[in-house]
Amino acid sequence: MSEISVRSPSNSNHSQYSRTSGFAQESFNRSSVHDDSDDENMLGPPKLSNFGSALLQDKVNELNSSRSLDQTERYRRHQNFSNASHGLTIGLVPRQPSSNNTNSTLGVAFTTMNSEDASQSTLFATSRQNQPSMTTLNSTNHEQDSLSGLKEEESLQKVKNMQHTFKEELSIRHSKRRSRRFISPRLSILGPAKRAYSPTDGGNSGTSVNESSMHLEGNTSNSSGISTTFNSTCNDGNVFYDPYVSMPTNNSSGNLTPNNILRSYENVDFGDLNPYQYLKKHNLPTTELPNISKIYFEKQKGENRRTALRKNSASKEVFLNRMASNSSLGLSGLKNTSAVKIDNSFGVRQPRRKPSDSSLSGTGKTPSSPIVAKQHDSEIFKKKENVELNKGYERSYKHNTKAVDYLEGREALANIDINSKSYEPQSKKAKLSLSMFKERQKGSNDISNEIVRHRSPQNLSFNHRTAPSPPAKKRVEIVEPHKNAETVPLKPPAPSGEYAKRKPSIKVNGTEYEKMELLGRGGTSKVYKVKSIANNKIYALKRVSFDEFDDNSIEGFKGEIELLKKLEAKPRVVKLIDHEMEHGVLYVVMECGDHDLSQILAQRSGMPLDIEFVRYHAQEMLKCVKVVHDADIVHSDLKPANFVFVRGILKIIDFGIANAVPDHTVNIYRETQIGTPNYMAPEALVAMNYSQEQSGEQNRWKVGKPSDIWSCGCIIYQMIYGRPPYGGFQGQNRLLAIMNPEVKIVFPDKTPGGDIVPRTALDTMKACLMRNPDRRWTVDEVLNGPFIRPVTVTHFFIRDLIKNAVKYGADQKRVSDEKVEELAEDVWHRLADFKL
Ligand SMILES: Nc1ncnc2c1ncn2[C@@H]1O[C@H](COP(=O)(O)OP(=O)(O)OP(=O)(O)O)[C@@H](O)[C@H]1O
Repeated sequence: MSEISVRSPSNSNHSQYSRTSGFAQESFNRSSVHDDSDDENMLGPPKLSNFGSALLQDKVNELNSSRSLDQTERYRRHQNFSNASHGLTIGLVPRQPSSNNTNSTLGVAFTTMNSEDASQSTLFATSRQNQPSMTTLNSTNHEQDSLSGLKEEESLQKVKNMQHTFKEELSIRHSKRRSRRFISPRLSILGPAKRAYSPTDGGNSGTSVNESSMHLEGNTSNSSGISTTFNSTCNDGNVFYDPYVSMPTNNSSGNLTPNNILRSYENVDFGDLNPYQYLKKHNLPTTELPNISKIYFEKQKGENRRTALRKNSASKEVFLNRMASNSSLGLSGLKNTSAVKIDNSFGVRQPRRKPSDSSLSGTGKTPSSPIVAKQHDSEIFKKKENVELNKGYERSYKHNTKAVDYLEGREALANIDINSKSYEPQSKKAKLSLSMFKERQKGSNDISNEIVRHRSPQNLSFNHRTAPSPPAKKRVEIVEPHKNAETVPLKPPAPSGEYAKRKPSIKVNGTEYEKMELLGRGGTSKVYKVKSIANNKIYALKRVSFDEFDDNSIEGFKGEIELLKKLEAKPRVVKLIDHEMEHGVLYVVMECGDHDLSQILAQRSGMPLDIEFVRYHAQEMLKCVKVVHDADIVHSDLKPANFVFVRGILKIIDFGIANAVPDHTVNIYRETQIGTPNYMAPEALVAMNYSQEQSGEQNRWKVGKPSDIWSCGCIIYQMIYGRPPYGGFQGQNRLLAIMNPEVKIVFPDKTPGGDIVPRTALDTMKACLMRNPDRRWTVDEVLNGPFIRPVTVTHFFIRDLIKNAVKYGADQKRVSDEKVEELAEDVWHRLADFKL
């Protein structure tokens, strides 16, 4: 709005100088007809130019109303004289100087006294103490000044006075400019500030003064005799306004120090007025605006603090109420604080001191005892002055904010009754946190109580809006186990009774089977150990997933079920309990085996040969096969895993690829390659025969009872030598070796471990692993073979045999070889009675 130009006396621009002075003159001339309506229409405080006009207006008013005509004339002459003055000029030059500018413009040229050429000084400012507001001094023409008629001493005194006046004026203008920065934007945009009405404004007088009673009207006069009417606000009365010095003065002291001036305004009630409106309403000069603005913003700051404090107090109360409502969960200790410790800074908790530190009592320091602290604080609180109270609230607010934030932050732990003797944190960190929490909780309760006490009607009355409720927060419930274990268990209810033992179950035809464990997996199935809910018996439940739209699969499973049903009464076949087939899933419930033969063999892997073990398990196996074969069924996939011991009896399972052998046939033919390569008979692997391929038929696989015997021979071989006959071959080579007649199976006399393999065992294996299926022993032959059923002779048998042979030889002169063979055969037959 203005610029400051500094010109040296020698280079001073006279035209500019004159123009500047001319503005001042113009302003001065126009000020007499200044219309107040300009200011009335202003939303904010006057701009710099308006301040200038206001100053001039004040001066004119003053001069018109209370000064003599010659004073005015002298003023004009001073002004005119200043137009021709020289010297260092500090000019507040208007940005757009124009004589037609309707707004009053401050054209001020401050010229200081030049030490060398201090002939003239143009001074334009408000002055005080009977000094003209504008004075031109020219020492060289001192004698010619018709108005002054003053002596030189008086002139010097005047200069001194004016210098003093200028200093104050500059100070006022400075503060005015600062206050304008705050007032202007707010007023122009937001309008007058809205404040909560607080009659006492935080004062400690304890008196609520109504606005109507606060306007004191009076007449006063300053030393110059200027009288004015004013409306002012005070609690004490007797605050006078001296318009000439533009400052209120306290009648009692009369000292016009800045502090006194500001203090005189401290009790001013602005109501809904902003400083400028207040100024206009009470017809105060605009020069008071900085002072009033300063007080206004001080009050606003205090009001904002108190509003924030009230909000905080309200949320604190809500918090305490909430905690009180949780007292059933052990929160009583949070609300009821036995000892209230307050220090002399109104809620600011001092560092803890030892209780024994009694030397602090009565020394103005923080009392250590809570009781002493109460009394101490009460006394101090009564003595506090208004400003100090505001400061105290400010500090209390800050501290209380921290405390409440902390408490709210720890609200999750609120349900832990930390006052309970039984509650003991485990870790050091937890103990430390707990102690800190208790301390802070105690401190915040102190603050809360102090705030409530401060807000009591005896101390202070607030007229404020209801604080909004704090946002609802999630409450985390942590229940002390040993206190509330009966009512609020920490864990979900422990399963009890049958419910506790219940596991996932499967229903087959309405009967519920509870899964216990997984027994094994097959190519397309899983077999579970299950328990019938109905009778608590253990079963094996085989679950097979298949393509329900694949007829072959469906037929295959149906065939398996049929075979199981057919062999249902056979002790060597796993017993079928129930079955259900629907939606691509087949459930087969059967009796449960303990171990399958593969598990048993694996368990004995690497152990020395135990031929009796081999014999026994071979016999068991063959007995199972015999049952199947006797039923004219070819299993086609015999392997150790398909024999399970059920309560000590080896039983055959898995008839998935088994087929009943049609009557009058020896073999069955499959469309696909099936079975386990290690145990598959050559005939099951080799293309049925070349002729059939030639005939254009697809590969078909011939399997029959001898194939099962081959498989049994492989299993016996594995039990003796530790691996199947072609187990030394890997992958496709194994299949090729099996199919290749040139690759002969080796039957060592000893096991890899060096154990002798009985001849009967060797013979039996050879009989089972004949490449030609037609030459293989049947299951009965194997079962009745020397290995499975060896001959056991006694000592008497041998003695009788020897005795009879000697007697026969004594009677015969010559015994032919044929006769010997006949006798041997006879004996051999007799030995049959000695088979195991
Ligand atoms: N009744 C049962 N009792 C105990 N275990 C069983 C029973 N039935 C099957 N098992 C176990 O489950 C495994 C797989 O069973 P099974 O041979 O019937 O499945 P699969 O699908 O026919 O297998 P693959 O198709 O390979 O022949 C067996 O090796 C065995 O260990």
